[in-house]
Amino acid sequence: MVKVIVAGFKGRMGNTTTHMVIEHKNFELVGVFDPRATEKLLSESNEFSGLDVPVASKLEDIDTNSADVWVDFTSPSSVYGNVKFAIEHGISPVVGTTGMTDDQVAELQKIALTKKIGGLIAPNFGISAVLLMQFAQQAAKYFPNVEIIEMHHDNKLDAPSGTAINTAKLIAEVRTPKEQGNPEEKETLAGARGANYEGMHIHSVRLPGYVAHEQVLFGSEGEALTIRQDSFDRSSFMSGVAVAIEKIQDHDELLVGLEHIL
Ligand SMILES: NC(=O)C1=CN([C@@H]2O[C@H](COP(=O)(O)OP(=O)(O)OC[C@H]3O[C@@H](n4cnc5c(N)ncnc54)[C@H](O)[C@@H]3O)[C@@H](O)[C@H]2O)C=CC1
Ligand SMILES: O=C(O)C1=N[C@H](C(=O)O)C[C@H](O)C1
Repeated sequence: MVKVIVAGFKGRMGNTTTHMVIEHKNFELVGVFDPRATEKLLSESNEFSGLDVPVASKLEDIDTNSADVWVDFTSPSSVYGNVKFAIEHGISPVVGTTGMTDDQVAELQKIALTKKIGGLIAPNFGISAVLLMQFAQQAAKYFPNVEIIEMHHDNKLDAPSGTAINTAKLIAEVRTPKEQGNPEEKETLAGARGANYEGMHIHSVRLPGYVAHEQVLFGSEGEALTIRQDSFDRSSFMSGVAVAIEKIQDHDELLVGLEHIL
C-alpha cells in the first residue's frame, strides 16, 4: 500500500484527489492538510464519515513518519514551501499545483537529487493535455508560427496556465525563437496580444462554467492547424495522479511532466 498525504484537500482538486485515494485499492490515506481545515479528523465532516485520518492545518502538525507520497494541489504561493518540506522529510512529492518559477523548480530538483527522492511536477495530469503538448511540439517543427489560447474557470489564480507555459516551452525546444505578427504592430489596448514567450503569444480566458481547456493554433501559407483539448471534469486528472502515486517511488529525482512516468 502506498501511504498518501493530500495537501490542499479542501480545494477543488484536493477534494477530488482525496476521494480517489480513499477509493483506490493500492493507496492508504494517512493525512490531509489545508490551512482552511478546522477539524482534527476527516471523520468530523459528513462527507468523510468513518475515516479517522488526521487533519493538519499547519505544516508542523503533519505526521511525516507515516507517509510515502505527498500530493499537492494547493496554491502558487505555498507549493514551493510544501514540496521542500515533503522532500526534506523523505516523502515523494506528486505536484499538480502550478505557478512555481523556473528557479524554484530547479532548487527543488537539486534538493531531491541530493536526497535521492523521486518526485513529479505535472503541469497537467490529463492524458488529453499531455497528448496535446506532444502533438503541438511535433507540429511546431513544420509550423513555427503559433499562438496558444488557454481557457479556465474564473477562480484560477495563475495566468497563463501551467499547461500553456509548458506547451510553449516544449515548442521552444524545436522552434527557432522568432517574433510573430507585424513588427510595426501596436497594442491600442494593453495586453491585446497576450503574453509573449520567445515570440509566441499566449492568451488566457477566464469564465465561469469552464474547467480547463487549451487550443494551440498554427498558421502557415494558405493553411492552418488547430489542436484542442478539454477537461470537462476534474475526474479527468485522476488517472494521471494515480499513476504518479503508484510509480514515483521507483525514481530518485524530481521529474517535470507526466509523460516521463507513463
Ligand atoms: N496539474 C494538473 O493537472 C492540475 C493542476 N491544477 C492546479 O492545482 C492547484 C489547485 O487548484 P484548485 O484545486 O482548483 O484550487 P482551490 O483554490 O480549489 O484549492 C486550493 C486549496 O489549497 C489550500 N491551500 C492554500 N495554501 C495551502 C498550503 N500552504 N498548504 C496546503 N493547502 C493550502 C486552499 O485552502 C485550498 O483549499 C492550482 O495551482 C491549479 O492550477 C488544477 C487542476 C489540474
Ligand atoms: O487551475 C486549473 O484548474 C488547472 N490548472 C493547471 C494549469 O495551470 O495548467 C492544469 C489544468 O489546466 C487545470
